[in-house]
Parts: sequence; structure tokens; C-alpha cells
Amino acid sequence: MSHLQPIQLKEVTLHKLMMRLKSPFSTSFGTFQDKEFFVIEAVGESGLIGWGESVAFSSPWYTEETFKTNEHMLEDFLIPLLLENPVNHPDEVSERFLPIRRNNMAKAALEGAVWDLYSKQLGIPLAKALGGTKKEIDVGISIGVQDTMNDLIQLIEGYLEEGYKRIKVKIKPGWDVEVIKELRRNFPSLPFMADANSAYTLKDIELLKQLDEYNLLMIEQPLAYDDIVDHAILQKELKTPICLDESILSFEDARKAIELGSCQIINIKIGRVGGLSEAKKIHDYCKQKGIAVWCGGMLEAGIGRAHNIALTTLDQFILPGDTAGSSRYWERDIIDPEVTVHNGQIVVPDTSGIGYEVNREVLRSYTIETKTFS
Ligand SMILES: O=C(O)CCC(=O)C1=CC=C[C@@H](O)[C@@H]1C(=O)O
Ligand SMILES: [Mg+2]
Repeated sequence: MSHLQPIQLKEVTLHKLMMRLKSPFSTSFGTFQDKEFFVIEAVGESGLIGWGESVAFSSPWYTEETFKTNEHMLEDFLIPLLLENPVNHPDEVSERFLPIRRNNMAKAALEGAVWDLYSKQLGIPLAKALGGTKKEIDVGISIGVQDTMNDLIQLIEGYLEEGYKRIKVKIKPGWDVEVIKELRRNFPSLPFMADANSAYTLKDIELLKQLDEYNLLMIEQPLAYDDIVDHAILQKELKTPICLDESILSFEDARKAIELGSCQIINIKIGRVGGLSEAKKIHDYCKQKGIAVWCGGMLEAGIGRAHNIALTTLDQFILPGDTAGSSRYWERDIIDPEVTVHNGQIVVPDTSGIGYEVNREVLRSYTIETKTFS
């Protein structure tokens, strides 16, 4: 089909899902195991279907959005705006959403479905539609805070046996320097990094400097979730590269952070920045500026995971991301085939769109409610 064909949605269905993680995930903010989210099914005029997934959690500890704010924004603002008129390209979706402030995860969920539909209309993989070229991508694994050091070491050993080559651990006050020191002692050459999810302030500068001894790949979001100024001060004091996650909600945020020297690396999460088009803009800018990027995770199910895989095929994604295999999270993922990791790599699907089929039966088994808008 011609790429000039506009994308007109006929109807959009919100599937409200509840999926239980195989094991609880703990951060500096607390622990959770049940994930509520939306799968978005966008049906085009042609009958082709685009899929999206909302990544906000049930409570607003990571960003201000929640599963329920996503529902409100999608139902009352975003879906009606998109049903109104066609778009010629998925990049126009974020322009259409400009009158609505933030709510990036809600926007990204719907925009992701449009990107999938667009690439299916063209009959090409989403990765290719985005301009990605990699045939396989390198991935690592992110491990939540554990009860004991022993638990953490055992988990890491298990994941290394599965072939993961980069490990990310969570740190928080009281679970930091000693943990990192112990890990480095146990795994002298392991590429690993620490994510603080904003658990520190500049008062902790001496403590954070101690981490320089352990050759971390990076320290992710040590300071406030909305800060780029203190991070610039901290980066000047640290040898370890700072990676920003929570602080970067848009291309403009990325530009300013790089300008200030607040980080050397950016974790790009599609949901956090409002969609694939914005993610690509940040990627392109980072490439121009020589800033490494990698794809973060939000404990996604298969559809969100597939979008992450497609994005990671862009060439500035030079560091392994958090997109682990389906089995790290779920007893049964909602896609066929499930995402598998061999030797720390995922083979990028080469069929059209996200490249995985949604398994309707599995989808139904996790569904609490569905609503259709036309
Ligand atoms: O496996 C994944 O999807 C990555 C999980 C992960 O590390 C995170 C998910 C969501 C919020 C955070 O705790 C953390 C992160 O900040 O990157
Ligand atoms: Mg993070």
C-alpha cells in the first residue's frame, strides 16, 4: 500500500488488563507485583489493527501518571481527538495532542498503536518505519531491591547463566556503597550499573563519590526526579557517568540537560517522553551530540516490549537496554511468539508492524473490562 495513504481510525478499544509479575519488583519507593494497564487496539479504515500499551503504574511514584489518569486522558481527550480526523503520518499524532499538557504515557500508548498501524499499512516492520537497522539488539536486565545480599548475588548468577550481559541493580540510602562493593568483589568484570530512582540529594555527594571506585557503567537518576541543575553539579564531581531517566520528559528536556552537562547518557522510555516520535527526536539529537542512549523498561507486557525492541534498532542505542525476555516477568505473555533472549540478544522480528501477534485468548484471560470508542 502507498505510504501516502492517511491513517483514519475507525474505532479504538481499550482493554483493561491486570497481570501478575512472577516476582515482586522493589525500588526505593516500595514494592509491587500486580500490574494494571491498558492494551489499545486501534482499527483503521482498512481493517488493519495497530496495538499500543500504556505503561503508567497504579500509583504515581515513578511519574505523576497512573493507570487511572491514563484512562481519563485516553477516554475523554486523546481518543476523541484522534478519531476526529485522519493523520498522514504518526509524527502528526503528537502534534494533534499538543493542546493537552503532559500525560505522556497516555499519549504514547495511543501513538504507539498508530505507529504499528502505519507500518502495517506500509507492510514493513515498525523498526524499519522508525529508521532502525539493527537485526538483533543487546539487552540487559534490571533487578529490584532484594532482602539480602545473598539473594541478589544468586539472582545475578541465574541471569548471567541465561546469557544476560549487563545487570542493573537498584540502590537507595542504606543499600548502596556496601552493596556495590560486594557485587564488584563477586563479579570483578561484570558490566553493571545502579539506578537510584531519585533517592539522593547533593548532601550525599561524598557517598556518591565513593561509587567511583567500582567502575560502574553509569549511575541512573541519583537526584530529584525533576532536576537537571543539581545533576550537572554532581556530574562535575563524579567520574561515573550520570544517566538521566525521570528528568527527561521531552526533547526539550534532553536538549537542556545536555547543554548543562547534567548527564552523559540518557535512558529513553517511550511512555515517559510521550511516544515514539519524541523518542526518535531525542535519539537523533543525542547522536548528533555524542550522548549514548539506551531503552528503559516499564515492566511491559508483550506489546510495549515489542515497541521497545523496534526503537532499540536505531543506531545510537549503543548500550544494552532493560528490555528483558517475556519470561523474566510473566508466566504467559500476551504475544506470540513471546520475547526470548539468547546470549544477551533479542532477534528483531522482520514481519510488518510490531512483528508479534497478540494472542486473543491470553489477552482475554487477563482482561477486566473492555470499552470501544468509534
Ligand atoms: O525490566 C524493566 O522493565 C525495567 C524495570 C525498571 O528498572 C524500572 C521500571 C520502572 C521504574 C523504575 O523502578 C525502573 C527504572 O527507573 O528504570
Ligand atoms: Mg530508572
